[in-house]
Amino acid sequence: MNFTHGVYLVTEPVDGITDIAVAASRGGLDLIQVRDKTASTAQLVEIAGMIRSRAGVPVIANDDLDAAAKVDGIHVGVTDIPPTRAREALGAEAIIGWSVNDIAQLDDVEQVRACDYLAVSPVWATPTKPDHEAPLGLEGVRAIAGRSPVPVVAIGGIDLERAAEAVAAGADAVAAVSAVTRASDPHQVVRALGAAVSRGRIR
Ligand SMILES: Cc1ncc(COP(=O)(O)OP(=O)(O)O)c(N)n1
Ligand SMILES: Cc1nc(C(=O)O)sc1CCOP(=O)(O)O
Ligand SMILES: [Mg+2]
Repeated sequence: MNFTHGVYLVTEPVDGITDIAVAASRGGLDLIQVRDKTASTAQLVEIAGMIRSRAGVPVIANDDLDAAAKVDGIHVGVTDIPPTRAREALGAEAIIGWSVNDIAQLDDVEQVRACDYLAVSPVWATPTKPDHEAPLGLEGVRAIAGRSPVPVVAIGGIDLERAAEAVAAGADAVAAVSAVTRASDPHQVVRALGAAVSRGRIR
C-alpha cells in the first residue's frame, strides 16, 4: 500500500457521508474505509460503491468479507477474521489492513505478511470508538513502525498537531474519522492533515 498523501479516511454513519467522503477525497486521500457497525452487507456495498464511483480513491470495507469482495479490500481487527483468511478469500490485489492493539501481534509473521498495512489501534483515546483498547501512544507508534515490514497507520484521536507527531514517530499515514466527518469543510481538513503529515515526515 502506497500512502502518498499519508491521509486515510474511515467513515461513520452520519447524514451526507457520501458527499463528505467525496469532498474529503478532493483534499488528497490514499484510502477510504467504510465503517458502519450496524449496516447490513447490502448497505455497506451500496455506500462503498457510491463513494468509490465518485471519489477516485480505493475503498475498503470494515469487518465484512462479503462487502469487501465487492470493493477494494477489508480492514480487520483481532476479533475479526484473520488477515490470512481475508487474503485467501480476496486475492493478491485486495487491500488488507489489520489493527494492532499489542506489539506482540508482530510476532505472528504469517498474519503480518498477509497485510498491506498495520494500524496502531489506538494511538490516543477517542470517543468515536468507545470500545477501543488501551492507547499505545507515540511510543507504540515508534515500536510498531520500528518492526513492521508493511506501512503503519496511526488511528485514534487524530487532529492536525497529532498527525504530525504520529508521522514524526514513524507512522506512514494517519487515519481519521471525526476530524473529517464532523468538519465544516472536509476538503480543507484533509488538505491540512496532508500538510501536517508532510511536516511530520521532515521532522
Ligand atoms: C484503520 C483502522 N484501524 C483500526 C480499526 C479498528 O478495527 P477493529 O479493532 O476491528 O474495530 P472495529 O472498527 O471493527 O470496531 C479500523 N476499523 N480501521
Ligand atoms: C475506527 C477506529 N478504530 C480505532 C482503534 O483504536 O482501533 S479508533 C477508531 C476511531 C477513530 O476515530 P477518531 O478519528 O474520531 O478519533
Ligand atoms: Mg473490526
